[in-house]
Amino acid sequence: MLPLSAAQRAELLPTLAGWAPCPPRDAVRKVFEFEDFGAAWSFMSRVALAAERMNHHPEWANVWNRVEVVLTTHDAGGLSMLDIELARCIDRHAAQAGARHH
Ligand SMILES: C[C@H](O)[C@H](O)[C@H]1CNC2=NC(N)=NC(=O)C2=N1
Repeated sequence: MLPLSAAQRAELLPTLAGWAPCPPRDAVRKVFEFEDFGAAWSFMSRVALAAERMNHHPEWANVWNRVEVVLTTHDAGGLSMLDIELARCIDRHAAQAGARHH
């Protein structure tokens, strides 16, 4: 998997609402808040299945109703197209689960 080019970054990163750079890593980060732990865990279960199908996995942490997600591609040494696709997929699941983001 190739890292994103400068042109791809300029075009694609601004389309990912709420996803912020995560220096010093070449990664993006977003924090989601749900109604309660059950809603957060349900979201994580759905994203886990999608991530497995993509063979591309989030780095994430859960505390009660809060899920912090970091996306990067180890194989590429930074952001790749897979991170863009996974971020879009995560945003769809978060919207369905009624998440708010920070
Ligand atoms: C061996 C395995 O296919 C690879 O390690 C895959 C799995 N999931 C992955 N997920 C992420 N986020 N980055 C990777 O580089 C990656 N690589």
